[in-house]
Amino acid sequence: MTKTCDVAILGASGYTGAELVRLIATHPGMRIKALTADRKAGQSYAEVFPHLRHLDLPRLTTIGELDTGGIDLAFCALPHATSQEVIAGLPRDLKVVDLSADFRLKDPAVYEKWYGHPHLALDLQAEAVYGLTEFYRDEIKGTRLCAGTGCNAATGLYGLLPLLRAGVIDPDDIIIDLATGVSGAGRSPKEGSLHAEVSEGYHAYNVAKHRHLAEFDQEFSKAAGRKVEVTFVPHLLPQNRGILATIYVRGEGEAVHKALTEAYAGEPFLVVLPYGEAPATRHVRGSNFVHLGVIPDRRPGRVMVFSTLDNLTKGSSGQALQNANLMLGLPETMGLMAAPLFP
Ligand SMILES: NC(=O)C1=CN([C@@H]2O[C@H](COP(=O)(O)OP(=O)(O)OC[C@H]3O[C@@H](n4cnc5c(N)ncnc54)[C@H](OP(=O)(O)O)[C@@H]3O)[C@@H](O)[C@H]2O)C=CC1
Ligand SMILES: CC(=O)N[C@@H](CCC(=O)OP(=O)(O)O)C(=O)O
Repeated sequence: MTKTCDVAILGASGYTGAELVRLIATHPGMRIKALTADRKAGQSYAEVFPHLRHLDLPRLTTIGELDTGGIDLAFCALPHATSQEVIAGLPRDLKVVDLSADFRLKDPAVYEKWYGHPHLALDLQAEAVYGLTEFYRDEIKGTRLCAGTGCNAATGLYGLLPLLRAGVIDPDDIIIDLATGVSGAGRSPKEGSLHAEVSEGYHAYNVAKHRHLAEFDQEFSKAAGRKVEVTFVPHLLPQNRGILATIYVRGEGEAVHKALTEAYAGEPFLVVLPYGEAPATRHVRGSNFVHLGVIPDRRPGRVMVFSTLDNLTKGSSGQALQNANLMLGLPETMGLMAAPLFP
């Protein structure tokens, strides 16, 4: 019989928090015991997310009111900087899956450079395991604190890590051109997320200075065994969910396709399309799947690699649940095998 683990979701009134609630609602091994919010504390969950009104859920409280007694694991879906303060105040024996950027970067100086302030919980930062499940599975099983990846970062990493490990591409000539849906910016009001700022348009943002460059530097350099720096241009796509990265590399198409296929053989959520096919965000929407494609350029020696995932599932909450399953000794895919929502 499956054991039942009690979980809390901190930041449950945000987009990733709601996605965690949606996924855990049908998870056979987890029960939601506490939900927290900031501005929305005190409200019922149905008031904040009417699409989940059929569920019997605890009312949203402040983090100060949270009782961690009996909780097996806490998901922290809070803004970065807030997250490290909150996690530092939680009991040290409580398992935590953090979705923010606070515990992803191993070098405190790199964190300070990209986030503009010193890290406030260096001991926790040192103990955290990077949450790209397929590459850190064994460490995640044994950790108390798992750091969820950036959603853009995960999309690029899935496309490139096996290629750098296998040595089938030139590490000095990588361009990641990526488009992301607006829910990646969260539910908290921001001018840049307004309908009039996003719809009927398409624009690049944070060009050559996006924070996920730090995650790319860390993970690509580790995979290649030497310093790797990539060009990364994110764009805002006028749709709610989904990220698609088109990655330009130098290599031989069939060798690149073989390296991806071999690396992800047996992986439940990573799907490598037949050689010559490109994936689409609409084919992974609402699911924990990643679709990857490889197409050779007409100019010999150049290849395009495509990677797509849903930022709210495999890019954050689905990944968090997959990692929580591992940390709690539950089957890794539990609660995550639902098919994508199409059309
Ligand atoms: N959206 C995405 O696709 C992804 C997000 N992430 C990361 O996950 C985390 C959550 O993201 P997302 O759900 O999009 O964000 P949202 O802005 O949608 O939600 C933020 C949540 O944090 C709460 N909160 C904000 N400030 C405080 C505070 N000072 N004290 C306590 N609670 C607070 C909010 O409460 P209230 O609503 O009541 O104000 C809300 O519940 C972020 O770190 C984000 O960078 C990572 C990968 C992908
Ligand atoms: C559309 C949009 O704004 N997306 C966010 C990515 C969300 C994410 O992964 O954020 P964290 O690294 O903060 O956790 C961005 O590009 O900054």
